[in-house]
Amino acid sequence: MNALKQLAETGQAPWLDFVQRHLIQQGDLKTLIERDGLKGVTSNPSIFEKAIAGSKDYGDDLAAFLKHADHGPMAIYEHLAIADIKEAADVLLPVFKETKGRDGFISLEVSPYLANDTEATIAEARRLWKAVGKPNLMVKVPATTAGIPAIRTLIGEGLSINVTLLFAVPVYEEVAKAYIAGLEHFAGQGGDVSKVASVASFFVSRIDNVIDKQLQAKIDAGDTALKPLLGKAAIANAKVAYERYKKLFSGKAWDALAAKGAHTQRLLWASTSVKNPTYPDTLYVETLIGRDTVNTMPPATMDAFRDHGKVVPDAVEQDLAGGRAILKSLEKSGISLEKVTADLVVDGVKQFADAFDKLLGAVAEKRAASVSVNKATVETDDALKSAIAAEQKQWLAEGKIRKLWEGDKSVWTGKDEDHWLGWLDIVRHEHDHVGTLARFAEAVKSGGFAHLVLLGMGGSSLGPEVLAKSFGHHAGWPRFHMLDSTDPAQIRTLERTLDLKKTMFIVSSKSGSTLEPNIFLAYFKARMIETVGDAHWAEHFIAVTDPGSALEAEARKDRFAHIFHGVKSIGGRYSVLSKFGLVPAAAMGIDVARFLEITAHMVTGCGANVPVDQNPGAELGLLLGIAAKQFKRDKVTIIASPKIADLGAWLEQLIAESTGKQGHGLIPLDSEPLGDVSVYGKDRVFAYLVLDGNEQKAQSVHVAALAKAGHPVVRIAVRDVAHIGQEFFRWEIATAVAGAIIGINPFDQPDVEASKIKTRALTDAYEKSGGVAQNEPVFRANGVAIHADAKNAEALGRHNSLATYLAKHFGRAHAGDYIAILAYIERNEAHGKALEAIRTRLRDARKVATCLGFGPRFLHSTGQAYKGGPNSGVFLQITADDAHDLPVPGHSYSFGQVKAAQAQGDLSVLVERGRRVLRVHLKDVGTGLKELQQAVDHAFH
Ligand SMILES: O=P(O)(O)OC[C@H]1O[C@](O)(CO)[C@@H](O)[C@@H]1O
Ligand SMILES: O=C[C@H](O)[C@H](O)COP(=O)(O)O
Repeated sequence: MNALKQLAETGQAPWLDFVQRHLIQQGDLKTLIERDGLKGVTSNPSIFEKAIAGSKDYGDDLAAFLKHADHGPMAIYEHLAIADIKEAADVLLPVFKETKGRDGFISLEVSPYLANDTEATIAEARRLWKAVGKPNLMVKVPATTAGIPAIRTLIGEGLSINVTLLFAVPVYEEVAKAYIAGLEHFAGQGGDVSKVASVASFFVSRIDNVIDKQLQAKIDAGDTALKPLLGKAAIANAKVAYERYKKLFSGKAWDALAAKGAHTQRLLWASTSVKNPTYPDTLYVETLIGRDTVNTMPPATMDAFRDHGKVVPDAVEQDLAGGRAILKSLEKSGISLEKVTADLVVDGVKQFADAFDKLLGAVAEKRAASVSVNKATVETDDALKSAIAAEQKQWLAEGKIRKLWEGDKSVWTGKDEDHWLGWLDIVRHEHDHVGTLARFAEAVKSGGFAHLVLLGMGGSSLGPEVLAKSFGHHAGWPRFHMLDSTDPAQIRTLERTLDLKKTMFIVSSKSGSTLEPNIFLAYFKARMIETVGDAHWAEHFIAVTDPGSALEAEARKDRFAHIFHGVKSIGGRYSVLSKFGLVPAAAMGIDVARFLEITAHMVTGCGANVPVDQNPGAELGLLLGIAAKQFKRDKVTIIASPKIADLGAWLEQLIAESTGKQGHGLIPLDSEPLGDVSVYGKDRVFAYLVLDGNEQKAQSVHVAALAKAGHPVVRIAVRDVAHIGQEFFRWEIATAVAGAIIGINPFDQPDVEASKIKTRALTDAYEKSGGVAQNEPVFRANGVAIHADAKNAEALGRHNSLATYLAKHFGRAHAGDYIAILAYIERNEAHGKALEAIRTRLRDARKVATCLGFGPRFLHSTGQAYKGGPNSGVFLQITADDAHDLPVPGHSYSFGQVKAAQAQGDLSVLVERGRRVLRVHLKDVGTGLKELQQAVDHAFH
């Protein structure tokens, strides 16, 4: 009989400290039971990490599991692990039956992430117990401070528990008492205690591993008398534990339970492979043989013991006095067993958590390879790479992605960020309720509408605009238009393209109190009443707004055709995957269900249990945050394939409004023309979004050159337009993560509010007195007037040409700065081209990043960062006389006056914040822009 098999005669049960699918499926486990008398199996996160990440055993099952539905790495791991546990439980069942429930167990550990959370541990243990559903399962719970009360509760419910990460005798006593208390509770509830089993996994080799190092340091320092203590502490500690076991499970209280059929909670020697290769490989088996114990051995230890182990019955009880003397000598030498064992618990949780991270990371990688997600690749220099790696480590160690998903505001500033995380779950939620949108879409289609006009600002309009431009017009569905400007010409241009009888308006405002959509509504309501009459106008209006808003009340009162609700815990720039994006999407004929399904892959990929280095959103966020914070690369330059180019405008708002505050933040740059590599400073990160089938060679060549020149480049391959939802979510997570690194609250917009207040004061003044005083220009010529506040005027000096003013003004932009052109004029192709030419000229001349925003649109987007972000912007505000103004029904002010007030409010706040800003006012926008262009050319020839 081999040594392993002989253990049975000593009263010790050998268990296997290892699980892997082939071991179960190829019959090896069965052989171990039959040939060697194996009585049980243990697993832990490290074991599953080796099995799943380190073998090919699981590939087919994983693929099959993902075939019908996508799952996150935790669900995949559990699916794979639970299948193994169930199968192993079946193989061990005969042992369980034979030993009347004393042996024949397989253990599955609760997530190490929960080790310091009693309630979560209890819930997880219950869940696993149910999911495995086998009588011979033991759920492993760590003997941490939080774990011990969980153990009591779970035993009290009749679950069989393997207590893990036990190192210290006093803690072991607490555990044994928790077991007894749990049994008493269970018996008190009428439970059959004979069905409850438990082992206390007392770790051995890890103790020697630490103590030997401390001893060796002292020996090296000259205390050679300590030499005989090497390799002795763990066994001595275990012997004392065994002595306690015998005492704890005897006496009246225990006898009463035993009379009801209760089993003692056996000590299970764990961590029994030698970590010091100079020790005999069977050391922690031979010395710890004892009645009523278990020894769980990894395969190599088991093979060694089978091969050459010596069976010494009751070895664990031999020379107990010697063991105590060893522990005493250790204390005397200044080594604290109490401290070592306490540290080992913390380290043990960390080791298992690290293994779990690795395991989930490996599973996430395998998952990503088999689902349809946009892939991203990053090129950076080594310094940035290693700074990102260091930050990743920290995020991993602190479980920050899990914390983010749990809504832990300490990830950010601890203010109220937890109130703004509704976007994390919105895709699943909307997908579950997609039927409402499908019915709505049918109603729109059958209504025969030719035009769909969205009235809204910032987050309420930029997302729908991306969807409309990227997906294109769907035949048979209304054509999408968007109004986010108070410029009278812009409103007229839009109105001219509409056939109001066949137009549906979506008034979109979360707050329902934003000035622009309200006055757009007033205007088109009046037009619609003129067109279809008082009784029918509201049939042409839909409202998307947060519950309880003033807009909702108005829409109800007026009986709008549809009213959809947003989610209060989702801010505007994070709202595209809620009704704010989906209602317009459905109305323009996009297959919303499919869009959400595709997007959900990214949500899953960025999930709570996807470690940061496999998590596409977190990875991007770390890059953006670290590049800005540590390397001053805070300009995020967005380059995108033409068909998805509009993503840039949405990204601008997300990034700028979220991060640009308190003097920090990222400055996004959308649609900046490509330039020679030499014009880019070291303050940039480039994000290149390439749509499959729409790749532009010039863009790719350009980006390759930028990467070659050492700029950080993120390339994101968007598989098709339906995959842009994935980018919405990736960037939302990335922005939240970058915000955490930068150290701001990514969910507020304090500086936008500031200019709104100033604007309101001005529009109120218009209402009251019909106008507001204008400052005198510092210069005027050829229909162009320059306005500057005192401080900027003084900084620029007095000059006699527009070109010199511009040269002086933009001459203030240096490396690391950016130039932003803020144009309160109609956003159309001609104006866009003129401004683009000016922007490019300035970029090339000053070699700084450039932005272009049309007002008031950008106020609800990048405006936050311009006013609240780093003071590195040099601004040119452009205003113009309106050739034809438009009245706002119900108000004494006009659209032109609102726009002027918005420009003035914006300017005042920029000035107040000490920004370098100049305003040029054009008498006629067309000729004025030409004049401006010439002046810039002249200034920087
Ligand atoms: O949807 P609302 O409430 O009209 O707001 C529109 C936009 O205005 C802002 O609140 C700030 O200007 C944005 O964050 C938002 O997207
Ligand atoms: O239950 C088993 C334990 O998790 C295992 O024995 C730990 O062993 P190690 O210290 O070799 O990792």
